[in-house]
This record gives sequence, structure tokens and C-alpha cells, in this order.
Amino acid sequence: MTGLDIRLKRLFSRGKVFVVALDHGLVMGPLKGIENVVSVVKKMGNYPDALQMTPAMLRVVEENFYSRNSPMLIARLDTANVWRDARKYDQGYYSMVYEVKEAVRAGADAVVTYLVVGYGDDRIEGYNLEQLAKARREAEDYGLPFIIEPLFVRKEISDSVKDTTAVKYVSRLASEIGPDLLKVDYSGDKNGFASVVEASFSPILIRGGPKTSNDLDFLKMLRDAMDSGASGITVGRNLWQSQDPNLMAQAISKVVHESVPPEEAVKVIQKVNS
Ligand SMILES: O=C(CO)COP(=O)(O)O
Repeated sequence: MTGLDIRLKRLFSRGKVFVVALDHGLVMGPLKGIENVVSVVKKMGNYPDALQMTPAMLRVVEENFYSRNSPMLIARLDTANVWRDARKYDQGYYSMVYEVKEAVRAGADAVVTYLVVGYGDDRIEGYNLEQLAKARREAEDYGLPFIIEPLFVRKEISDSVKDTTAVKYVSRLASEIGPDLLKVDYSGDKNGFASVVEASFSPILIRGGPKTSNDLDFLKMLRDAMDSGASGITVGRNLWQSQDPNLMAQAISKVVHESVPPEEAVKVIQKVNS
């Protein structure tokens, strides 16, 4: 398992992990902040340990990753209509879009997939599980870390459910499929999230989630999650929809990699903008 170990250890080489997710287009279209893929990638610098993109997107920005110090690359393989307004749909969907070998060809160092639980259609969940089991075996063949992002969804809610019981349930389901890493919603309180970490078998990165009203609230949530046992974060909207994504990346890196308190880390942003 040398290849897998090397890639995982590189991802964790700064102790905790900071990933920027830029793959929302496959689910939600060109959100504000990621319309121009090349420009958003340039703003990240080397603060993140990895960037998460689709293989198609990776090809568009590949020249940013020729340097030895470039962030690693995580390829998104699948999609689902979880974040669309589910109330408008009678039925959700889950689709596997890429094979692991296509991700490898595009330069990926790891792959990520969704586990979507709660649509109310067992055929979708069954298909989703089969696809993940297949992708996990393929990733193992290539020595690539395999990441699962489990989501508990409800038709009447337009994002995933974030209470402890739901998050713990899907995190354990996902753990049983055998991922190297999980990416899960922060369930909202430290004790509850510590119980999510306890019940899961793989290290956990939290998902950033929808944009919070201010940067400090977001950084505090990140600190709480890490105090409860999270190994880091995968963040999208709270980074590239912030006023200055480069400064926000610096602030997040300070919290994740240097354990700087959120109140201090946020000053990086405030100093420049004051
Ligand atoms: O990993 C993520 C999406 O794949 C996290 O994105 P958000 O921070 O925008 O929720």
C-alpha cells in the first residue's frame, strides 16, 4: 500500500488538513466566486494542502500545478441534486460521472464521492452504495486515497441535515464502506461532534457549508470542530465567496496548520481591509 500511504502522508504533512473545494459546478452550476476557474485557483496560493475539482476542471487549470510546492489534487467523481431546491423535485438522483482512471489521468492524488442517504428511494441508495464500493476498489488498485462525503438529505430541506443523530448515522454508514477519509457536516456542538468522531473509523474533515454572515463565526466553527476531533476542513463557499479569498485562505491556514485562535487569525483579513 506504499502509494496510498505516501499520498495520505503528503496530504497530512502539515499535521491537519486544509482542502479548498471548487467542484460545486457539477451540482450547483457556476456559483458566484467560481465562475472564473483560473482566477479562483490562482487566489489560493499554497495555503491549502489540496484543491478539490472535477477532472474536467483540472485540465483547465493544470499549469498551476507544475511546481513541487503546488497543493495536491482531489478529483470529484460523482454528482447528486442534493443542493438544488429539493422541494421542486419529486425524486432525487445520484450519478457516477467519472471513473478513477480518468481522475488519475487528470492528475488526481485522491478521489472523493458522495454517499446520499434519505431521498426515500432505496434504489438510489443501493446504486450509490454499489458505485462507491466499485470506486473504492478502483482507488485501492491505483493507490489513491478514497474520500466519502456522506450527506443526510430530506426532501423538504434544501441542504443536508446537520443534527448530531443524522450526521453520526451517515458517518458510520460511510465508514463501513472503507474510505481513507470522511468529509462530514459539522453537527453544531462540540460534544455532539466528538460522538460523531468516536463512531467513525476514518479521520474526518468537516464540510464548510453555506456562507456564514461573518468570517470570525466561520473560523470559530472550524476551531470547535477541530477541538472535537476533526482532522481539518474542506471549504468552498466560505472561502471563495468571502471578500478576499486569498486572505481568507491565509486565515484558515493559520487556524488549521498553526493552531492560531480564530480571533487572532481573523486579524489577517481585518488589517488589510481596515
Ligand atoms: O467539500 C465541499 C463541497 O464538495 C465543501 O463545500 P462548501 O464549503 O461550500 O460546503
